[in-house]
Amino acid sequence: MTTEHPGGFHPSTRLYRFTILLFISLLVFGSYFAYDSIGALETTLMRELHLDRSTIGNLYTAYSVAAIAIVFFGGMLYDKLGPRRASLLFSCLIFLGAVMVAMARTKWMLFGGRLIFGAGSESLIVVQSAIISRWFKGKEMAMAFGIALTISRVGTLFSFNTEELIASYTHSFRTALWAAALLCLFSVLCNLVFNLMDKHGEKVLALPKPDAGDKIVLSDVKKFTSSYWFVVLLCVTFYSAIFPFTALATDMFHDKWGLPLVSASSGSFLSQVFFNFTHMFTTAPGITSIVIAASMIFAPFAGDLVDRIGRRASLMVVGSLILIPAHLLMGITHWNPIPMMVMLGAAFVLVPAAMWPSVPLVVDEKRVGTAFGLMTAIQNLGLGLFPFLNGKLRDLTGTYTATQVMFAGLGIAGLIFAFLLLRSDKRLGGVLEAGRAKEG
Ligand SMILES: C[C@H](NC(=O)[C@@H](N)CCCCN)C(=O)O
Repeated sequence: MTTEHPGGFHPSTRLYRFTILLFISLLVFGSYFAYDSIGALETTLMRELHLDRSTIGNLYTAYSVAAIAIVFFGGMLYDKLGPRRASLLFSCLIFLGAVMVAMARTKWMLFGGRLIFGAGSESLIVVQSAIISRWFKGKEMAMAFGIALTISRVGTLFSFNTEELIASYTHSFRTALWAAALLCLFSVLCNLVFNLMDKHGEKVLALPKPDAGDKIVLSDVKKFTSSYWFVVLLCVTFYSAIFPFTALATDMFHDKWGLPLVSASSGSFLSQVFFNFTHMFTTAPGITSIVIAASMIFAPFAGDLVDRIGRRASLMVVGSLILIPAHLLMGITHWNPIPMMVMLGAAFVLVPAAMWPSVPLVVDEKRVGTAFGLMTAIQNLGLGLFPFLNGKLRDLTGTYTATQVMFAGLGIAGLIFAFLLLRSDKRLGGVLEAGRAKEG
């Protein structure tokens, strides 16, 4: 890359880099919104489409099944097509999947839509990481990842706080699903802007082409250390205790605590959206979104903290520990769930901020692509299995107690992996515990 810094909107300036980061982040905005539209609309979908909770859980499972299969090909496609065309292809798949879900008249079309949506979405998340490192390697990398995560999670936050409202305002759950599809189209348009800016940047700056480090190479797997595998195991258990939980949490808060799906307000649609946001601590989907809101606000700061103090494995121990009482207390008591959701939010800030940037530290640079792709594929085993178990257990037992004990159990497993990681890291030189100074 050139080192001179001409003024104006030149690709070598921070202004250009952070503008393109905005569009790179918006690539997955629609898919984050649509991913959780099923959970946000759970109660309404069950009523209108005569679905049980297992089916709702299975719609998340379908997303992950496709993701596990496609993430491996996604890396190859990225290599063959390059970042621009690959990301555009995955964005179009996401849009197509979301449209199928919105139009679905049968359960099978719903599942078909979620499969296509999942195939595009997880591949795009992996490609998005590669694009960020292409633009930010050796620059504001951790901060760029934090900002991208925050912008993506705005999609989730909006999903939980507007989908039920759209459904009740328009008297149609389908309008809410179409809104999700429209936001996926918005992400396709952002992708076009990214494409233009990236093409221009590549020409002017001679940006690095995708290399072997950006895709999955199966023979690399044997070379990973125990630290990498403990990070992966923690990733599966940790995320399985968060996303599959939020998938059905709205129904839990509605069912167990009797919380409304939208706050009672009148006026224009926008004023109702505003009212819903300002009263999110009183609605079932709003309380579900506390986890996301907390993580969204604090992710960039947490990333910066981790960069400065290190202590990644220790922070993962603390984050995993917090999960256990938070889930257990919601399962076995009728106490106000807000403090427990704030605890989950704290864990959801600490663990991802420490976990994702740990990967490049525990694997060789040329294996980072394999490491991230494999971790995403294995993570989706948990993201596929646990929504199904969550729905099934709730349908079988009639309460969410057993499922909450299951999530606390995942917290315990995560805690064990985090301790094993701490031990393994000590043995391998303490790279994860080191702050900026030691990493050099
Ligand atoms: C960065 C991380 N993303 C993931 O874990 C994805 N594989 C799954 C995202 C599911 C859609 N909300 C995250 O969001 O913390």
